Amino acid sequence: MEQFQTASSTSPVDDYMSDPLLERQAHPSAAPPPQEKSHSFDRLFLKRLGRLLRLLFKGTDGSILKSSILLPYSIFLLLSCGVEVIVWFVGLIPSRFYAVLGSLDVEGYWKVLFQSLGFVFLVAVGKSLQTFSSKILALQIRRILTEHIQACYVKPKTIYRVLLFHEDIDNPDQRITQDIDRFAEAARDIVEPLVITPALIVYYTWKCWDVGGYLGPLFIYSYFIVGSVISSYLIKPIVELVFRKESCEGDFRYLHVRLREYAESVAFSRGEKEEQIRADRSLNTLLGAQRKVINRELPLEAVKQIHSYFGSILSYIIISIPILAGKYDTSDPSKISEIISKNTFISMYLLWKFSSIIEQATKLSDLAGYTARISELFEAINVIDNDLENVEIDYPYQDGSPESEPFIAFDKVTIASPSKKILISDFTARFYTGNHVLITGPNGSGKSSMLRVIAGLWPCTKGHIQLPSNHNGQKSMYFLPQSSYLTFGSLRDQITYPNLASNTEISDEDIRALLKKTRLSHVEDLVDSFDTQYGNEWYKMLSPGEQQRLAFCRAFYWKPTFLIMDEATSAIDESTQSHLLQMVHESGSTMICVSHNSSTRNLFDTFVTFNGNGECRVSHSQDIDINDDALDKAVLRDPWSLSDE
Ligand SMILES: Nc1ncnc2c1ncn2[C@@H]1O[C@H](COP(=O)(O)OP(=O)(O)OP(=O)(O)O)[C@@H](O)[C@H]1O
Repeated sequence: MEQFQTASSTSPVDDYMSDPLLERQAHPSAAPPPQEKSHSFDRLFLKRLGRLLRLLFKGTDGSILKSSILLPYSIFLLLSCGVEVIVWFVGLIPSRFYAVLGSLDVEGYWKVLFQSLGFVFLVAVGKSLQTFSSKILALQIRRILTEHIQACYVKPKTIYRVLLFHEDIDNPDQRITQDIDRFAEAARDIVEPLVITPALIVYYTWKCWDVGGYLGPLFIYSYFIVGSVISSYLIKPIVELVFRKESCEGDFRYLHVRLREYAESVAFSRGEKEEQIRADRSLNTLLGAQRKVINRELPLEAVKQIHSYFGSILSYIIISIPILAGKYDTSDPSKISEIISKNTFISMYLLWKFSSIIEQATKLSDLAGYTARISELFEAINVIDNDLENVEIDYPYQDGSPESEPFIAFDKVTIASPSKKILISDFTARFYTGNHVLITGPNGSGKSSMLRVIAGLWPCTKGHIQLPSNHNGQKSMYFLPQSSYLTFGSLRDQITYPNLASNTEISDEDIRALLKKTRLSHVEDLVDSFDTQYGNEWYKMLSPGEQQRLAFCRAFYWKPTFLIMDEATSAIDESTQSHLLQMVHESGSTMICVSHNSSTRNLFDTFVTFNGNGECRVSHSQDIDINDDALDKAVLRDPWSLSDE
């Protein structure tokens, strides 16, 4: 027996999740529910960042050596180190000029001049290459994280469940398309200061001590510690605000996406004014959130600026101490000028390196916000992957013989909506091939929910379900929903969906036959060729009824054992509707059909009727007079009167 939706140990999301702290975040049931979500610069941020970095540096075989980020990262680091070496020589240029000009050394002057031109050229080229390689690195970070998250997110049932069961994960699309990119940019900006700067600080500390004594490093370190304590105090609230701003950004964008999607409905109902008010409201919320970030960044920016400008005076204070103490009394003025210049460069550079760490504070707060948004999505997916259902679903003929008769069986199944409303209680039934089933009942009684459970989209509260498995390449079940999903691609792609046409074989003649069968032959005139690619145009080229008919082409192409339809003919005219159902009947597929339409009832053998109170009954055509007009009332409108007859 195959357990439905078991946790997969090979799931890409497992690469991300394995830490108890993250597990607790991901399984609210395993820990006391947090009062309020925290998105700040804390231990959880470091853990999450660590997970993302591990993902980035994990190669195809799990080793860091096979990681596709290793090469751009190494090139970037090497270039950064090379640039720093050249910067050292560039920084000494003024002091060398002081020395040769002060001692009127003409030969030395020309030598220093040519060397300086060489160093300046090298530093310019090196810095350009460093920026270029850092952009390539950011691109690679985005590619790895996006591919990974797409592998976790765009997989059977996951998108649906994230959207349905994790309302806390606002705008997952924005997290994938935008937040990862911003994370990559922020990471690119801070990787160099955080990785190379410590080594530079050690080197420049030694040089600073050498020139100005121990007081130089002491002053600079104290200065840095005071600056970083103030910065970290100011960063904390910004992380949370960046998170909120991103969330508002997503809501605002989504509002406009919906406007585009429902432009016709809005126009029909003259709802533009109302929509404009909503859009303005959403914009105000977003700008308010953005303003809060800007307000909070002001003191941080002020600290940064004060730190950087005051630092330039500090370098003179540092060198003034040994000079005023008489350490260089015996040196000539040109030597003292050289020492002042050299010390100013060293102290300033050391201070600048420290300041650049403080400057990363703002970027770090952005990084923490983006890390939280990306990680939350990973964690929600992990919950879904580990979400063992209470119901067991069997595929008894997984390896079964062709003689085995496939069926769909419910054994005391109870289904509840996500809001815990019981829709079906203790339902038992068995649908065999050739036994066409019509499911009816009032709106909201649970008809579609039963199909969602068969498709594995919703869990059952209790019970046991048996489903047929695919056999010899034939799909056991194919679902036609009410609103047809038209994929971006060619007409050939539409018909072979969910497979890409390029991975399947379907001739032009087969396509024409399918179009004829579904009374869509005119669609051939709408497209340049069966392989011409179209995007959203499909929804404009075809009316809703034609879209539903195109979905029937798919059903005839796949010839599933069970064709499961959820009001899949609701937009189709009556004559074509009965023609299509008759065709399905003749094609050998067994229909399980949710419908409010009674005109095709003679094509069905079994009637499942919901009463909207969690009760559901099954009757068979041999037990009732199928042509009896009273059946409309009995089966379709008031199914419970049937049992009274
Ligand atoms: N995502 C959801 N969250 C909470 N409740 C839901 C959700 N989807 C459906 N429901 C609830 O489940 C109930 C059954 O919905 P379902 O779609 O199965 O009804 P139905 O019988 O197919 O209705 P209709 O004939 O209108 O299509 C409804 O009351 C609905 O409010």
